[in-house]
Amino acid sequence: MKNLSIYTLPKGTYSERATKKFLEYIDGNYKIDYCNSIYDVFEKVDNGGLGVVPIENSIEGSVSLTQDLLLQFKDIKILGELALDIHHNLIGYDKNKIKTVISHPQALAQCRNYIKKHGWEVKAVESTAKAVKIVAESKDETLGAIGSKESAEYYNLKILDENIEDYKNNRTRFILIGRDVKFKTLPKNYKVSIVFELKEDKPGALYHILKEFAEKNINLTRIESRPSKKRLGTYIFYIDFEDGKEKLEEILKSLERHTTFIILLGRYPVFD
Ligand SMILES: O=C(O)C(=O)C[C@]1(C(=O)O)C=C[C@@H](O)C=C1
Repeated sequence: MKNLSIYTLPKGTYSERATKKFLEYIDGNYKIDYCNSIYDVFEKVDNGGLGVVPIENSIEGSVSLTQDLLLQFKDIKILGELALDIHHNLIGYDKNKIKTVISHPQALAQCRNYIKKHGWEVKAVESTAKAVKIVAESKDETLGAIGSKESAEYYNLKILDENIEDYKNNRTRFILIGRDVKFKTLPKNYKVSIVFELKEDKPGALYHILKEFAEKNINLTRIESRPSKKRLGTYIFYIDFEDGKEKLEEILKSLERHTTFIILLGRYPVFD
């Protein structure tokens, strides 16, 4: 049987770790294919296969690029979700010689206090693994990278410091994206993600949406606004909620009255 592709960020990234975890639950033969950026993952998945990308971190909040791309790539849906503990490492040659640390912007932000304490310069790149690769290839002792244990092993560099994230409870949620998937086992919990624009900019407009959820006794797990990109001060809203007894079509219908558009980003299982 032909191997299908599951696309994610480069070898050694936390996204690769999440992909391996997803593969434990997915039915079928998938081969991991690596992409340089979240945008590339969406582009590949648009032509078929599956993808795994980060969507939210417990310290830094949403990965806004993922949010925007879910809206842009209309045929790509969220098919599953899982969260991982993220423990960052300082990777390189000699901690005392470091002047600049390189990493993904989310990882740099999650270690902001640690970096500040050492007075290092920072440089952002597309992924934590790319940062480690740059440090390995440059052989420059004044550079350090922030990344996973796997990436240090893969590029044969030393771990100079462990658990350097500023907050202990550092977790990132990853989503499985694509058009369709079959799982071997299904968990108990399901979630729904939607995005919409309010019909009118008037007092209580968002309240009417929230009221529909409150009256139906549906638990929201996330609400977030992003610029609509049409005009300054206009927003679209992303809402995640627990999937319960209520019929999804009925929920969406009740919200339609208050929105100019509403898109279902996915109804999907949440794995541990
Ligand atoms: O660069 C990586 O290792 C990634 O998988 C990306 C990413 C992110 O964008 O949030 C994933 C988990 C961590 O929060 C830091 C970086």
